[in-house]
Amino acid sequence: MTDDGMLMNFEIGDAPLLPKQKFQGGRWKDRLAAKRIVEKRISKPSNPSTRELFKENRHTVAVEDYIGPSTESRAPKRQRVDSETGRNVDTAKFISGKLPPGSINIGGPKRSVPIQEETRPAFVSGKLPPGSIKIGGPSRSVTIPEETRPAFVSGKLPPGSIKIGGNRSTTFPEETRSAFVSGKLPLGSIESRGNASQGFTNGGHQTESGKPNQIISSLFSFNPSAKTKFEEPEEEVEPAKPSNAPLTEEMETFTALGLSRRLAAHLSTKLDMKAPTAIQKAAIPEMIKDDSDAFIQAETGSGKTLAYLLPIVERILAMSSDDVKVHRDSGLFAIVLTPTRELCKQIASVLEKLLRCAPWIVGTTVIGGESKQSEKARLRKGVNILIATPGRLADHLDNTEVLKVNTVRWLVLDEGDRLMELGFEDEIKGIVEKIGRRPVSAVRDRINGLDTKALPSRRVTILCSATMKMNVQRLGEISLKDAVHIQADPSDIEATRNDTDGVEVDEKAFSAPAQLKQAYAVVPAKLRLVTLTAILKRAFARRGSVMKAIVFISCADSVDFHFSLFSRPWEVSEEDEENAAEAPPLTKTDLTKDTIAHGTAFSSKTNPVVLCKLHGSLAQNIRTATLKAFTESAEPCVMVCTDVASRGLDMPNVDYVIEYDPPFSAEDHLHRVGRTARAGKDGRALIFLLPGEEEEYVSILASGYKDGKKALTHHTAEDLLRKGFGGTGREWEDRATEWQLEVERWSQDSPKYLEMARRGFQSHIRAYATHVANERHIFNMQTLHLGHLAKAFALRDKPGSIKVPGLRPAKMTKADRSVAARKAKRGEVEEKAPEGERVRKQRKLDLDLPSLNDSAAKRMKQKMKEHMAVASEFNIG
Ligand SMILES: Nc1ncnc2c1ncn2[C@@H]1O[C@H](COP(=O)(O)OP(=O)(O)OP(=O)(O)O)[C@@H](O)[C@H]1O
Repeated sequence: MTDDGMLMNFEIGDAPLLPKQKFQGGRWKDRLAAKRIVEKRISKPSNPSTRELFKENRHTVAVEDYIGPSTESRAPKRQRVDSETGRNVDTAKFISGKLPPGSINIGGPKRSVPIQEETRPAFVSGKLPPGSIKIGGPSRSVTIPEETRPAFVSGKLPPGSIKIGGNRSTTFPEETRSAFVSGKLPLGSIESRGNASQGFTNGGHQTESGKPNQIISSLFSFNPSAKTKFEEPEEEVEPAKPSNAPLTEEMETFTALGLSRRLAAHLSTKLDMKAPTAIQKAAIPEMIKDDSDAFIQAETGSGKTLAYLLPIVERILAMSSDDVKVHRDSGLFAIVLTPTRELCKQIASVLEKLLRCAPWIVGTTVIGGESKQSEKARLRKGVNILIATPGRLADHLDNTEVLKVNTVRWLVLDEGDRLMELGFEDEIKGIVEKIGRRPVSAVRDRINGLDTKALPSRRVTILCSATMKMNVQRLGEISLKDAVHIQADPSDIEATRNDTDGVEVDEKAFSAPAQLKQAYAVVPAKLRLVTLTAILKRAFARRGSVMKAIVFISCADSVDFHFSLFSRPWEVSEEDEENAAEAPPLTKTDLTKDTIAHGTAFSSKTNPVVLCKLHGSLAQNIRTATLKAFTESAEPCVMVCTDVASRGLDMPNVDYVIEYDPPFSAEDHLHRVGRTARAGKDGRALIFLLPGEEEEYVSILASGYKDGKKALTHHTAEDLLRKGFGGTGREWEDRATEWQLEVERWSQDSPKYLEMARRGFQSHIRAYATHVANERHIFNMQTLHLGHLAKAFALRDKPGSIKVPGLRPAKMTKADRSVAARKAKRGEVEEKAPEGERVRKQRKLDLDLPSLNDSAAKRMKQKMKEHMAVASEFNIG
């Protein structure tokens, strides 16, 4: 990394510069020697014309050239030597951190300088006024008093100044110091672009006095820029027609697919479903007539749930005759397994609505986190269709005698690939073995007087997902036999899209709904948090433009942090205080008191937005209540969540999905964005990518999109910040900076929030290490700039010094401690206390992911180690 912020340039005007001589190759010692010889020649040029030229340019030479590695005109340094120590006085001060009165550290870990009002235009325009010098990056400058200029040029320091960095020095008024410490600017200074209210930071870094480990880096400096030149769509792309909408009644009806009039009429009158979707059209007849195992695969939001539930209910209904009806004691006929508890409840709710036309058929759930006793009681009463999470079902199969599975004819593995991904393979194997495949003769038996001919002649397994990861193959091996692959007929999709002009329908296996508008934003790490805030501000600025948005975040700790940050108390200005009573009340219950709040960071009292959080570490009843509140909210609402909400959930009116942290695999991306643009509705999705390697992800996005790159929109952080923070000119920069500093102070001022931020940061990095192997070159831990990333967690810590309490060794007992002390006394190496099982479990939960595998953990450790050891922007000086 370059010496961030240590480059200072004089405005050089139009005068010609001396040619720069570069020294490359060979040993560094040789290069240095060669450089010195050239320097000597230049400082005492033998050729008079060169001498003249040098003289001319003496005050206009770029300091970068002047002090940089290929210096042409380095003036002799004044050596101020301490008579006692023999050390250079300024260096000693610099190292000791003891500053003379009236000065302030700059150039080392503690650097700052006040900015005069007249410098502001220079910041904004990038054009420097006469008498100023550029510091840091291309966009930062500071006016140096005329008398300081010779010191810069000659390296001779005026009295009262201190040396910084190399040959650079300046003096600072005393009042700046307090401004620096308090964060409040003295009159006459302006907020620099990098660090509003903290004074200008040389190089974008400064340390708060008295808090030696804190670094306040500037938001808008040293951000890497995108390496790809993204092509913008030349003209407005015509919005694509929906690809997952229901068919029209003229095209198809439920009765034509083989459903009874009772069921079809119920769908039409009570559920407002007049015609099937394309996947329902393909799956229903197949599952009614045929007893093959099947893999149902179709886009998100295309109605897969009903595609398998309808034929099951139809066939169970068909067992009844005029004399005998199926009832809850007739036996368990179908089991549906789902990876998450939320999805389980959702499917149960769809089933419950469906069964209102046949209330004698009973469905129920067994779900991890719920009361086993009440589940047992329901099972005892009898159930025909059971929706379950695998762990809890396996538990009941082992321990609940009343649960009989000999009549089971369907085993549906909804989101089968996710089931495998979450490591449910053993449970599924056990369940499949227990259910067994009934021989045909047994199936032909009559159950409680019912004719079982309507049921499949053997146990059928149905796999269902929008995507098929490699692990589904393994799942197929465990559970499927001669399965058929059921997909929507492309001509049906074409017909729903009503494309008369012969638009080609992509037959690619996995793709996002065609009408979904996808965008990507290349946002440098430091700007991530402010950019997300800007996007949410903008999205909810006009009431009604966005109703519900979901923000996907990689891990539970980070969700907690962002939820707290976005719901800080409203800042009450004088005006607000008057109408504080108008702040709308939130409907919260005991369960949702910590998971629902106002999104104060991106809404106002007059136009409030509700904020919810959801992740796997929350208690099940809290998860359920929060999801219900989000789903049913009539107010604009944002949910920050982990992937626990990415699969299968059908939440009405979600019109915006933001992938703040990129998904762990391309399949996960399709599921996440699939929470919007469902059943033919419109939707928007935006993914955050870091400049650099992550830009490559754009081609993966394009490959999952029907119209390829053409319809993908590219945003820059600047675009989004300008729109979100508003103002005239570059006012958005100041506003964003101010907001960032405010949240940094918020986290610094409270041990609780500081710990939250640190946990979020650390878990985020751990999660980053778990991207699938074939995408790891894109999400590369080695290129992740942890320092910049810390800023997006409102942290001022050096990344290496961030300790996460969750990773601490378990508490030692008194006895442990005395054993350890005895060992230490004997000179034996003290063993680290073992990490508690509880902590480990908690971590697994926190990530909503399986435990980090060895290589992921190794990659993360390596990265942290590097950051603690390698010179980075955090240990300059
Ligand atoms: N025939 C239909 N007519 C109208 N709406 C329908 C029809 N079938 C399903 N829907 C609606 O479509 C939405 C999506 O259905 P569903 O949740 O089954 O999709 P999915 O394909 O399982 O999606 P995912 O892959 O995300 O789980 C639901 O709101 C559902 O009510």
